[in-house]
Amino acid sequence: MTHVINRQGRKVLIHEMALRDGMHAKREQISTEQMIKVATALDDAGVPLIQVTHGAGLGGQSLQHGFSPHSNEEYWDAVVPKMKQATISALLIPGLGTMKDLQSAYDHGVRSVHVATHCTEADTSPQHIAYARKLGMDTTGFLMMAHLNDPKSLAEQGKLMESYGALTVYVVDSAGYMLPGDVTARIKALRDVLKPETEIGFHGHHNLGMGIANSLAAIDQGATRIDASVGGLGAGAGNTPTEVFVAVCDRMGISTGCDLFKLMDTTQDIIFPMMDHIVRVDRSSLTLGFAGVYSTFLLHAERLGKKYGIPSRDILVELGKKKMIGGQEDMIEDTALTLAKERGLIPGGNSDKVTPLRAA
Ligand SMILES: C[C@H](O)CC(=O)C(=O)O
Ligand SMILES: [Mn+2]
Repeated sequence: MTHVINRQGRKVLIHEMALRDGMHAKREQISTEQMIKVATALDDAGVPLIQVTHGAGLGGQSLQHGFSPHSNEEYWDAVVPKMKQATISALLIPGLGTMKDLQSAYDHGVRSVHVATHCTEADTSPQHIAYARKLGMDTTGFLMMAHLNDPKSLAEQGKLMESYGALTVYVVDSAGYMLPGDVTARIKALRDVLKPETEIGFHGHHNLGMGIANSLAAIDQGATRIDASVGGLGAGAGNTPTEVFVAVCDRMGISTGCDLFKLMDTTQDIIFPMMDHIVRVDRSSLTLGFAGVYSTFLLHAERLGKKYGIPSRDILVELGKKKMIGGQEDMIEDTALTLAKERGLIPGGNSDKVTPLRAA
């Protein structure tokens, strides 16, 4: 007998990622004018939460993660006063972002934060979560690369974040590797152990084309928050596209409070013209999903692939085998260099100025 899931009447809170995860896809190059244009359009479309920061979050400006033309504070000062109903949020990875950064975010009008750790390292987040709560922020624990932890152990990590004060715990499919069954198992495991009042969220990447299906699987297991990105502007093949997700929710009777046609217009008239490359499932982004690689590594692998004459797919496959995670960006170059040496494309040594022996 077929089991029909009734989603009618459910409510889901959409958290917009284009102005944070989308920074990766733009190599951190979004102007304050573009921030204002996108954020005001999303606010007008009824999107309740909009994340605005450097792609790597607070403290992200670095050689490893790239430099944006403006500080987070400049972006918030530009965007926050323009919001009619939306709350502006930020992302903080303990170790990159500090408590001082969090205070500054609050002082500049940010009222919600994703405190993000690798899926086995929740214990790096207690001070940041507690501080965000002390400031009165809507605080989520954000478990990245969640496919690398089994459902039961992931739920234990979520339980830790809850014990530090997180009001919502997120399953984050940073690699866009998960299939709906993987999401179901993880959200269910979390729902089984978290307090009923603790919300659950899902953050997807569309590398296997599963953004919508995975978000629905999460909702079916009790997730009430979904991260999405208008026009799919995000790392890799992008996040769950907001406008597509809202259309699907409208069809299913799931309430998001967002205006579908305004989101379509934002996508077509503002986001698509902003893209430096078409954010979609292609050879490299599909490899991310297939090999389980952190989506943020995409553009680094493409750049280094060109530098060393190695197909970016080969670099990404190696990174997947090594289970590299966020923060290990230096290993992308290391891996490209090793492959280039193995293939006789460069002589031994580790010079930055190597001349390929064979053309790319
Ligand atoms: C810093 C990362 O981009 C966080 C994120 O969005 C993910 O892991 O996915
Ligand atoms: Mn992401």
